[in-house]
Amino acid sequence: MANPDRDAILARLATVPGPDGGGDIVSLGLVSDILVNGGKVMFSITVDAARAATLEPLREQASAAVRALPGVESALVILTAEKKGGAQPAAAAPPPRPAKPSAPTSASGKPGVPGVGAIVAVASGKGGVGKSTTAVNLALALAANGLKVGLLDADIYGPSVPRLLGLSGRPQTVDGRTLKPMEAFGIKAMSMGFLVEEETPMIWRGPMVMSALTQMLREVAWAPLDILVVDMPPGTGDAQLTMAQQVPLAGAVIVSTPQDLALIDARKGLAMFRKVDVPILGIVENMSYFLCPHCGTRSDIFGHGGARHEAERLGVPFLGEIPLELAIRETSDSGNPIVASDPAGTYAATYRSIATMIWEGVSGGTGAKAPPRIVIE
Ligand SMILES: Nc1ncnc2c1ncn2[C@@H]1O[C@H](COP(=O)(O)OP(=O)(O)OP(=O)(O)O)[C@@H](O)[C@H]1O
Repeated sequence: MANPDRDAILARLATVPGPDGGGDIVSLGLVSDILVNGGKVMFSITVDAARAATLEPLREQASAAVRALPGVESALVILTAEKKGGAQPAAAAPPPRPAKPSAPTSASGKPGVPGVGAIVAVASGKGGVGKSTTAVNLALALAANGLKVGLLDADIYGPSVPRLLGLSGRPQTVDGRTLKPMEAFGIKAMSMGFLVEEETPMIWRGPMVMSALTQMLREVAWAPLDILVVDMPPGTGDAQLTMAQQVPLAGAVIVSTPQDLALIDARKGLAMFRKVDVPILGIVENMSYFLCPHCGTRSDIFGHGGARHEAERLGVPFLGEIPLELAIRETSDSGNPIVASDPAGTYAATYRSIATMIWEGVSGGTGAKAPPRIVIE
């Protein structure tokens, strides 16, 4: 059976009256972007925080309306209480558009970035595990799931986002100060790689790194975004810790390979985010197994399942496994990542399913630390 389409879902939701009985929840701009994953439909309805408890029937009515559509197996409907001071609206008066789920911008009370819903770090305990490749493909997968996505390359010493997205050139300024992010495959991106020549030695001392990161976070016209993915520098040293502290993160995703060593490093990554009170959204096992392109045989060259066990042991979600795959390497190294170049393929589907879990983690509270103000069916 064909997947339910978003327009049909919106049309059905337009029959649900608004909280005060006037208008409908779609034309009142209360419905977020709608995520459809197979027969599963997810969206949120923005309501006044003070009335959230009494609006349960509204949520149930919207859920029942969507569930009645052919092809819908389940509907995850969240009442999102709009909260001032967290994810703030864009500076300019925003045109009426569907409200975004106001995901927690910061677990630690740091000021959010105006117009940016949730900021999520993709990190690894050590280099070379495919963190940047994973971050780029996840950003594209979140966009493929219907979200407005930005990608910030915080790997100031070794920026790889320009290459992975096939981008070059310099960003323009909007008003002489704010930078316009670059764009590729429908996502916005910013990286130190756009601002300095490739040959420039990256001898940034601590404070300079921080000011570069702050600028890329706060002096870039990101809004409006549902989610900003931050490709963190590898490792768990002081620089990473400071970054994790400075960026108002809604959560972190840890990328690891199955090797023991990488897992030990991944544990350090988890510990680092916990130290600064950032919820762990889960672990992704990259280069998990090798599928022979000739005979289709699967080989667990690095051992397999380590990250899943480790995630279970540590009580954090296991988000999925990405195989060691020539096509993943070739496409990302040539600036045409697999989620964009082969959107109908199995690897793109894997990244999209991980992206769905990440978004559920930030908007629905399935991460290690659930935000308290969201009601889930
Ligand atoms: N699942 C995969 N299958 C095949 N190759 C991969 C996979 N993931 C990443 N790679 C390749 O591994 C290399 C390292 O990947 P990447 O640059 O993403 O790692 P990283 O962890 O971000 O590295 P660094 O620590 O240097 O920033 C790249 O050539 C990339 O194409």
